[in-house]
Amino acid sequence: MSPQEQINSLTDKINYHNHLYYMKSETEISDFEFDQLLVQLRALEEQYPDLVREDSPTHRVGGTISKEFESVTHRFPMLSLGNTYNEQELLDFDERVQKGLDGQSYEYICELKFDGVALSVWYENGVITRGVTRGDGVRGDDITANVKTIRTLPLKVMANGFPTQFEVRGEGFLPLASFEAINKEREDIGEALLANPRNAASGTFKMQDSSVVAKRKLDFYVYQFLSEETVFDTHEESLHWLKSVGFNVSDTWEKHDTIQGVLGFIEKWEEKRHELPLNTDGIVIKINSFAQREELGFTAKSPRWAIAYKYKAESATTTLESVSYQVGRTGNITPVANLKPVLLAGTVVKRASVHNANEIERLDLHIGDTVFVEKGGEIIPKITAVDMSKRTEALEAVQFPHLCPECNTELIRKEGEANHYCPNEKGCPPQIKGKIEHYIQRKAMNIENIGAETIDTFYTKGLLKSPADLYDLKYEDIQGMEGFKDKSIKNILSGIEKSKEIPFKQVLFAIGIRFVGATVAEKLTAHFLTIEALSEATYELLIEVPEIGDRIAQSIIAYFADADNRQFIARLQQAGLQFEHIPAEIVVEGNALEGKSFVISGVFQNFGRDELKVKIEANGGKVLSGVSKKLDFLLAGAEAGPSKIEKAQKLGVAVISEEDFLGMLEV
Ligand SMILES: NC(=O)c1ccc[n+]([C@@H]2O[C@H](COP(=O)([O-])OP(=O)(O)OC[C@H]3O[C@@H](n4cnc5c(N)ncnc54)[C@H](O)[C@@H]3O)[C@@H](O)[C@H]2O)c1
Ligand SMILES: [Zn+2]
Repeated sequence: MSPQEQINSLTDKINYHNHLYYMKSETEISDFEFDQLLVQLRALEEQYPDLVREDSPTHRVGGTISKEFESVTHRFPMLSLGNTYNEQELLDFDERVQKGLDGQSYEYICELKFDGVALSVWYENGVITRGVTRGDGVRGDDITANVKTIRTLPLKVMANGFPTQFEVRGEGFLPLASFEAINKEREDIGEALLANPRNAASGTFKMQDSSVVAKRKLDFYVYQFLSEETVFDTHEESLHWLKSVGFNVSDTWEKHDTIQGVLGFIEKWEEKRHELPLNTDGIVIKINSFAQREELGFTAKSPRWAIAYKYKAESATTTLESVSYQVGRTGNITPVANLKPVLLAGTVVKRASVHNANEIERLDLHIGDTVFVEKGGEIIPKITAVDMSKRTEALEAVQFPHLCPECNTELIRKEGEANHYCPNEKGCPPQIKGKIEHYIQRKAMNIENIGAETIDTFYTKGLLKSPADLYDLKYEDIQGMEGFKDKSIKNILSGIEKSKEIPFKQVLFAIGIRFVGATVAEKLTAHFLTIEALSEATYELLIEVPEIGDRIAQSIIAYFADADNRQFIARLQQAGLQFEHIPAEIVVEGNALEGKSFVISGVFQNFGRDELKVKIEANGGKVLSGVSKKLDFLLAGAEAGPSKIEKAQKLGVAVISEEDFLGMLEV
């Protein structure tokens, strides 16, 4: 390849991966591979400056703005960071800093490099006004409504002496626990899983419906304060101030006055970072003094006063012993690689995920292969490549099965989907047991004292073939079975009995209609009120409901068209379950809000608006419809009407957040 061809190929490749990463929140190669491509391109461009392409990715920030949101010009450009994977380059960086500062002494602040989405949040007179993505660094997407759903981000800052306009920057992220919970539900209702927390966070921030965003429990670590006026002399001071006025600043940062100290910080966090509630991919080193930052300045793409050190994803080699195929509740088949146990990032790894048949093909897996295993941003390690130098003729290619490993039914693969399915929904054991497990979980029927093992036992004994069978279980059926004493049998039966009180929205989620998650179930029950109305709803009526699109509507219609499903529901009705939406009744909980009046505006994290109204009234408060001088509180969530907030402020009415409100109840 000629240098021009190489430059062309690298430029196109990097632009393609940038587009995937920033616009579609997807990745096909690891960050390390991506960064290596950039290093190669940069080297070539340095050697052949005349051949640099107009659309070269080396001189600008990788993201772009999208059409779905209004775009906003940043007050201060939002840059990228120079990054490195090795210590020598850090020492070089330190040397450049030393030279640039001409013998002055200096300090570094070391922070973790959080793996989420960079966001800029603007405040005016202490009130949050905008949340913007980094975009192309000059302009970003205005995603204010979504940013306001972040519970740890103050909607209003109470402090004296700060500029009327300031900005905070930081990393929006999806905590690992939230990510796992979302994926569990997605798996449960037959949705494709989200690949990793970063992509999930980035996709969530770009959703159109903020009430869905609010349910995902995003979080935000602030790591920068910006304003036209000089307020602080050092980054350190600004971090303390941010923390003191209620911003979520991670406590992991440290100050060091030598590069050796910085290297110690890097070593300290190499393993320990896996204990944090989010993924991190390195550390960021920044000059502490703002005056010195100014002296050092910027390149077109990144500051000269900071650099990121990225940890290389930990990788190991081992042997692929076999591939097994797991059948999920909705019939999806997941290949799992069984490996010769190997130590990776402090834990012994025996299995790795391979996702689907395409992945097996892409990797060209053969049983007995020597494979590279990596623990990246994902929770389960994955096979990244095969060591072809160790491949021998004798090894056999992994064949994706044609038949379900559990029930021998011919597998199907839908047009355009990567996954194979076992269509034997009603006869495939893991699908049947999975449906019952889905049914009893806390978010569904919340039946305690029964777990996967009990379900397995009851299924094997022929006692449980459908969730409806739970309501026919009798003491005598279980009595005498190994491991079930009087007390545990009674607990099981009372747990089942209690489930008859579970509200309709949870029942609808529990029965397991494909693509109907907990949130969708709630919307459906509030809209149709009864199972009869829902089961008779036409396609047109269904897609009228907010959030319900073609796919969900089709799935609901197909579900109720099936005679077995209708019979299943009839049995549950006979058992006395709730199939009607009952507006919450007001039960007095206390008098903490006695004599206080509220107006509710916006979207909330812990409550629907109806639920909030009930909560206020149950605690002695009143809910009014409009803001007036007589009003005590404007309870403002994400997407709260700006005109309402403005009016409240003018009239001296307190504007409070959901968190403030919860605090009032605790008194
Ligand atoms: N795998 C792929 O296909 C692919 C594609 C594009 C980009 N990428 C990866 O994304 C990165 C692209 O660079 P970039 O410009 O988005 O990010 P970067 O690596 O240059 O770092 C800048 C970003 O770091 C983040 N950050 C986290 N913690 C921080 C802290 N404490 N202080 C300051 N910033 C902090 C901010 O979001 C900031 O925007 C590269 O590392 C690359 O590996 C991967
Ligand atoms: Zn099967």
